[in-house]
Amino acid sequence: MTHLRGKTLLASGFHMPERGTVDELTDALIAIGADGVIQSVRRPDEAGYEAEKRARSAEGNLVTLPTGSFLLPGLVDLHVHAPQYPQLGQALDVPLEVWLHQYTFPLEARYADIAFARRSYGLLVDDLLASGTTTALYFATIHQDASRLLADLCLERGQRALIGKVAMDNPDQCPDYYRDASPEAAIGGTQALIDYIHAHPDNEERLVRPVITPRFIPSCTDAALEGLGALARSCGCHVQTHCSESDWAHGYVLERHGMTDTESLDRFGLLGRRSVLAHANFLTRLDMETIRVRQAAVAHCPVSNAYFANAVFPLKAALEKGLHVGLGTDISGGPIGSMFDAMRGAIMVSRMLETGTDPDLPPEARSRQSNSRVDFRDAFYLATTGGGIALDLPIGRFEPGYQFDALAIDTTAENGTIRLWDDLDRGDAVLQKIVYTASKPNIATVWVSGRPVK
Ligand SMILES: O=c1[nH]c(=O)c2nc[nH]c2[nH]1
Repeated sequence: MTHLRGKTLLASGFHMPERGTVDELTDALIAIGADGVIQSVRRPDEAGYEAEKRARSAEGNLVTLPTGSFLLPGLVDLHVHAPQYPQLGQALDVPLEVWLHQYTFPLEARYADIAFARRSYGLLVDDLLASGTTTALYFATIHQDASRLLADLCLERGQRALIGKVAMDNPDQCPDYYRDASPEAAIGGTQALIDYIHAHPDNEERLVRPVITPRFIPSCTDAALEGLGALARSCGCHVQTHCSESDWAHGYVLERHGMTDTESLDRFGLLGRRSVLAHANFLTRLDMETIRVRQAAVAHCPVSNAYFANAVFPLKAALEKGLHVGLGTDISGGPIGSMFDAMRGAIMVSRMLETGTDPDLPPEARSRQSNSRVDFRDAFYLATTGGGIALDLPIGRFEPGYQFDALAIDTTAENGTIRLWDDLDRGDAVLQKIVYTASKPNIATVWVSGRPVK
C-alpha cells in the first residue's frame, strides 16, 4: 500500500464531476500534494504530460496502478448508525417504531459500556474502509464517551467522518434507560462533542467533523429542537436527522406539529446548506421546494426504504428539481454496509417505481411515476460527487483542489466477482460492471487524503 502524498499516480479509472457524463481517465497523471489535495490531473494528449511523467519517475515519485485496476473516487455514505453495526441483518421484519423500541434502543444503550463501544466501532470503521467508504456521516449514540471514541477511532484509522452525538430527550417517545435527561442535556452534550472534535490534537486537517444530530422529531422535545437550531446557526456545523421516513413517523409529526417534518425542521432553523435529511420519502411538492431553496440534501437509502419506509424516495424527481442528493446504507435499517449495494438498490427501486408492481393493473396504469428510472451512472454520481456536494466538502471527484480520496478496483482479483471480457467491456461498460458486480475482494487499495487506509 503506497502513501500518495507528494507523489504522482499514473492510473486509469472513472469519475463523474457532472451528472449524466462519465469521465473516463486513461493513463492519467494525478499529482497529489503533501497535504493530500489533488494538484493537477493530466491526460496523455495534454502538453507537458510526457515531461511530467519522466520527471516524476526520475525523482522516484511516480506510482503506477497495475493494468486491470481502475481508480474510482472514494465512496461517500450519507447515513450510518454506527452503534447499530452489531444488528446488521437482524429484525428487518417489524415496523420502524417496533424495531426502534424492541431492538435498536436496547442495543444503542449498551454503548454506555466503553469496551463494547471500542470493539464494535473498531470493527465498523475497518469494515467500511475495506468496503471503499472513505467518508461516512455517522449517527453515534447519546453517550459522550462512546461518541468521542468513535471520533478517535476514525482519526486513528484515517476515515473521513462526520459524527453526531444523538439528541433524544422526549420522554413520550424515548425509553427511560436511553434518553437525554433534559433538553439542556441534549444541547449541552451536542456542544461538548463539537468542542471535543474541534480541539482534538490529531484533527488539524479536520478529517473528522461534528454534526448536530436530533434523531428525528418524534424523539426530541420542541425545546431541544429549538436549542439545536440555534446551535446550528451559531456554529455553522453540519446537521443530520431523519425526515418523513415512514407512514408512522410522517403521521406523528403531522399530528404533533400540524405540519410536515420539512416545514417543522425549517422553522427550528435545522434546514440549511449543511443539513442532510435521511430518507425523505413522504415529501410534498412544497417540501421539495423548501429543501431546494435551503440547499439542504437528502440521503437516499433505497435498501432501508424497502424494509421500513412504506414508500420509496422519488429520486429522479428530486434530481430533476435540482435537490442535492447522495446515498446512504442506513446501517442497520439496511442490512449491508456497502455503498455498492446502495448504488444497486437505488437503480433497482427506481425501476420498480417506474413500472409499478401490481400485475392486476394494466401496464399503463401500474406506475405512479413514469420515467423514474436511474441508471448506473446516476448511482455512481450519487455515491461520489453527489455525496460531496451534499456535505459541502471537496471530495468525490478527481479535480485540482479536491481531496485525494479514492479506491483501486482490481478487476482481475480471482476471488472477486468482476469478470471483464476484452472484446465486450470498453469505456463506461467497465464502470457499469464495477457498479453492478464489485465485491470486497475487488477493492485492492483505499486512500483517504492520499493516505492508504486499507
Ligand atoms: O432507519 C432509521 N433508523 C433509526 O435508527 C431511526 N431512528 C429514528 N428513525 C430512524 N430510522
